[in-house]
Amino acid sequence: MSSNTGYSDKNAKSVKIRPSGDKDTDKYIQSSWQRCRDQYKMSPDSNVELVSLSESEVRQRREPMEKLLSDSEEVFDKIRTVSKQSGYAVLITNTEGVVVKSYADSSISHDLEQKGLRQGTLWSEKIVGTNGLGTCLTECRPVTVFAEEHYGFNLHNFSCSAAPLISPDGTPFGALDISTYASGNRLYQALALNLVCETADEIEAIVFKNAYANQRVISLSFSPHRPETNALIAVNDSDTIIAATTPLLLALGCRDRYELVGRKFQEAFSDNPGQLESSVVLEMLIQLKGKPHKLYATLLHNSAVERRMKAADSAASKPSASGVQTHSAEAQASDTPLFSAAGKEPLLLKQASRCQRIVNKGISILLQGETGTGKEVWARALHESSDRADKPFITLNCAAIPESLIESELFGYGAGTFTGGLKSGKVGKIQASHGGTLFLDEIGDMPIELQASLLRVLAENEIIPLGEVNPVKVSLNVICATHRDLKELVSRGDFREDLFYRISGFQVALPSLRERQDKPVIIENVLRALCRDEENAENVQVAPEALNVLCQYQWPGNIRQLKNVLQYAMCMREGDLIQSDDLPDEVFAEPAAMSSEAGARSYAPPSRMVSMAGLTEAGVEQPPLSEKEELEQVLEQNRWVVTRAARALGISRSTLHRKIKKYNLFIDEAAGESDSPA
Ligand SMILES: Nc1ncnc2c1ncn2[C@@H]1O[C@H](COP(=O)(O)OP(=O)(O)OP(=O)(O)O)[C@@H](O)[C@H]1O
Repeated sequence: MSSNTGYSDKNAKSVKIRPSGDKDTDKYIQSSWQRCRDQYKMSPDSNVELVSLSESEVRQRREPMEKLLSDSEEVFDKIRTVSKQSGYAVLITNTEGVVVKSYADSSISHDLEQKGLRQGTLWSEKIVGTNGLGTCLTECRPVTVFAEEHYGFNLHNFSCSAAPLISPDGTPFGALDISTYASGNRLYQALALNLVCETADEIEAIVFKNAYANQRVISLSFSPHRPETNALIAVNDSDTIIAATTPLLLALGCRDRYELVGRKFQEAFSDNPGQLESSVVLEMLIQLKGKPHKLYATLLHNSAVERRMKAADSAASKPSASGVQTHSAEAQASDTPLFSAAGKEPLLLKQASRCQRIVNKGISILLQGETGTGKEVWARALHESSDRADKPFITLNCAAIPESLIESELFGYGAGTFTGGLKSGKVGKIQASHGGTLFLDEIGDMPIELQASLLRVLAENEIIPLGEVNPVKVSLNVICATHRDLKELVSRGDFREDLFYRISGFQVALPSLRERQDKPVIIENVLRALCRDEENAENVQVAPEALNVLCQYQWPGNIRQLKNVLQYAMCMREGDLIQSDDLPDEVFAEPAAMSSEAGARSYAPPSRMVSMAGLTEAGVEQPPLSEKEELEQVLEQNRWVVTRAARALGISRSTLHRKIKKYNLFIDEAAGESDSPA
C-alpha cells in the first residue's frame, strides 16, 4: 500500500471520535473514519472541498427521480414545515450523493445553503469523508453525523441526519437528509433521525403503492385501531407475496426480504383462514420470537385492481352480444404485448404507454440496452401493437454478419449481379419488410459507408437493389437497437449524426436485469414460458431461498442468461420446486463491486439499524492492492479527474502525474485537467 497518504500511522491512531454514548453509533462512525483513512486516503482534521455540479448535470440526475419527487410532495411538505420551525435544511440525493433537490425555508437553512447544503453539491463519502448523506448511502442505514464526527474539519459545525430511500425491491434509490448547525448534545439528534426515518418510510410506501398499483397491496399492523401503516406487502393474483416494505420486514424481524417474498400469503401468515376483502380488517395470529402476536391485515383500496377484477368477473360470467368476452380498458392494456414486455417495471410501464401512443405516428424508435435486456422482444411488441401487426417483422443483426454482406442483405441484388450469388437474385430485408417492420439490431455496427444509403431509404422510401437501375418503392417501419452509445460514436465520427437523429425520434432505454425492480415478476414470466414448453411442468415454482439467490445475482447476460439458468434448473430439479441446489454455480458469485455510492444492492431490509456493511463495497474483504492497482482504483473512483484523485490519495497533482507516467496509465487529458464531475 502506498505510503504517500499525507499522514502517518501515528496520525491514524489519533483518529478521534467524540463519544456518543451509543455503541452502535460509534461503530458506524468508526467504520466510516476507517474507510476515509484506509480506502479513500483522506487526511483527518483537514478541510474537505465540496464539489458542485452544473445545473444540467443535476437535472440529468434528478430526471429519473422526478416522478417520485412529485408523488411524495405532501410528505416533503410535512418535513419542510417541521424543518422550517427548527432551522433545518432538507436535502434529497441520488445514490451517488448528488443533491437533486433541497429545501431551505428558514433563515438558518438559507445560511446553510450558502455553506454548501444545497442542490447540486456532492456528498459522496469517498469525496467528502464521513458525513450524513454519504455515510448513510455507504452503510445503507440511517445515520446521524454530529459535529466532530464529520471527517472534514470544515464540516465540524454541522449536524446531519439521513436515511436511505428504498425502492420496492429493497434497493436504495437515494437518501433524505435534514441538517442544521451542531449545538448541544448529540443525543438530541435522535428526534431528527426519527423524523427522517419516518419520512423515508412514508416515501417508500408511496413508491411501493405506485409500483404495485395493479396488484393487491395489503397493510399490516399490530393495532386494529391503526390498520393503515407503511408496513406493506404486494400480493399477485396467485396469492404470492411479490414485495414487502422495509418497515414491515423490520417489524417482523426478517433479516431477509425473501423470508416473505415468494411465499403464499396464507402460508406466510399461517393458520389464517380468513379472506381479505376491501374494508375488512383481518385478524391474524403470527409467531414472533417464539411468542404469538396479533397482526391486522387490511386490503388497501385499489381502484385499478378492483376494475380489473370486476372486468374479469363479468368477462367470465357474461359473453357479449357478439359472443366475444369483454374486458375493461385496464385489463386490455395490461394484456398488450408492450405491457407484457414491460413486466412490472415502473419505468418500462411508462415507456409502454408512450410507445403505444406513438407506434403508428411514423416516429422512429431507438431501443438501447445491454445485451439480453429484451430489445428484440420490445421491437416485436412494438410491431404487434402497430397497424402493421399482420405484415412481416424482419430482423437484421448488423453485428452478426460480415460487413461486406450487410449491403446485399439489406438491399438485395438483381439476377446475375454476383458470382456465387443466387441466379435469380435476392430480395433484400428492406423489400421483404415492405408493409411491415424492419428491426435493425446493433445499428452501431452498421458500416459508415452504408449509413448514407440507409438514410436515403428512410427519407425517400425507395431502394435500388444492387445491380439494378430501377428504384422500388417501399413502406416500412424501421426500429433500431444498440447496446452502444451512439452519441459517442457520432462524436468519434463513426456514426452519421443525421442518421442518428433520423432513427432516434423516440428512445427507449431497457434497464439491465440487475437494475429492474420487478425481478421476481420477470423470473416468474420466464419460468412460466419454459414450463409451457415442457410436459407436466405447469406447477413448477422457485423456492424462496432460490428466488433470493436469483434476485441478488448481478446478471451480466440479463434476461437471456436468466432463461439459460432457469432452463438448467428445470433439468436439475426434483419435483415441482426449484431449490438453490438446482441452480448453476455462476449465480452464487459474489455481488460485483458497485459503481454507485450505495454499494452492492441489497435485498435484505436495508435500514433502521440493520447494517448492510457485509454487503457493501466497503465491507467486502479486499486483498491488498499494488500501488499501480491502487492508483487505477482511485483514478477510476474519481473518474480520472487528476485533481480530485490526487486529493483522495493525499498527494500533490504533480506527484500523481509522475506516478501516472511511471505506470503508463492512460489518462484523458481533457478530463484530467478539469475538476467538474463527468
Ligand atoms: N420481458 C421479458 N419476459 C420474458 N423473457 C424475455 C423478456 N425480455 C426478453 N426475454 C427473453 O430474453 C432473451 C433475450 O431477449 P432479446 O433477444 O430480446 O434481447 P436483446 O436485448 O435483443 O439481446 P441482444 O442485444 O443480444 O440482441 C430472449 O430469449 C427473450 O425471449
